[in-house]
Amino acid sequence: MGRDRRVARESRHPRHRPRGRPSFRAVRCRYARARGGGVSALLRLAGVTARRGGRTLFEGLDLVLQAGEAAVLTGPNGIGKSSLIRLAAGLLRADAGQVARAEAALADEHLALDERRRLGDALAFWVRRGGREQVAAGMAAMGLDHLAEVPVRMLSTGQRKRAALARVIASGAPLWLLDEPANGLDGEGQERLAAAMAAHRAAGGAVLAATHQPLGLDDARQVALG
Ligand SMILES: Nc1ncnc2c1ncn2[C@@H]1O[C@H](COP(=O)(O)OP(=O)(O)OP(=O)(O)O)[C@@H](O)[C@H]1O
Repeated sequence: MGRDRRVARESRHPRHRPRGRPSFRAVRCRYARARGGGVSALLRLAGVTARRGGRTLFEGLDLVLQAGEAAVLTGPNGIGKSSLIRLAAGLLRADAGQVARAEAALADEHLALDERRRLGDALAFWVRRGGREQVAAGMAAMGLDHLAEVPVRMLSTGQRKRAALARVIASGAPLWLLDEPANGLDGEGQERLAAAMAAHRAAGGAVLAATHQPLGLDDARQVALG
């Protein structure tokens, strides 16, 4: 308890900031960069162009997501949906234009959980705020409570997808970037995903999802590539 308080007090001082952790000023600047016209945006793409394999996927693309908003990316295979998601996540550099985002959590084809750990522990690795409570909330949202002690490597395809989504839910990040989030989910899993996205948006979060399937985001902005 005393130690926790000391860490909290020390971490407010820039000289005591743990290595690798951004300063309060840097975080404030990051949020300020994502702001425009006095309205805060969780994602802002301005005039973004992406080229891959010598081909232009999209050019001059603008997209802004404010708190509570969602956008659904659609289009044929290979058109650039995943590339746009990766670009929004900061994993791919835009060839032109600007990208600004709040803290984001990404779920794509990579599970990003340690296969050797139990699911609850593997999820806890990613959760900075709220600890085990957040992990439990993420698992409950995706109906995984009964699997907390099961090693990640033993999960089925659909359970792995649910686990990736539980990681996003537990992360506490305001911006969710979801690439084919319904792939491998059964009907109940899809309903849970829809409910989680609705709750996230109601709490001031935003969602950018690429999909070939309906996600229950009927009021979302539709961004059709191609
Ligand atoms: N690492 C890479 N290097 C070069 N080209 C790539 C790379 N990754 C993807 N591409 C190409 O970029 C294009 C867009 O791929 P992307 O995965 O963004 O499409 P997508 O719309 O998500 O497709 P799908 O619906 O099949 O998931 C494709 O032509 C693909 O071959």
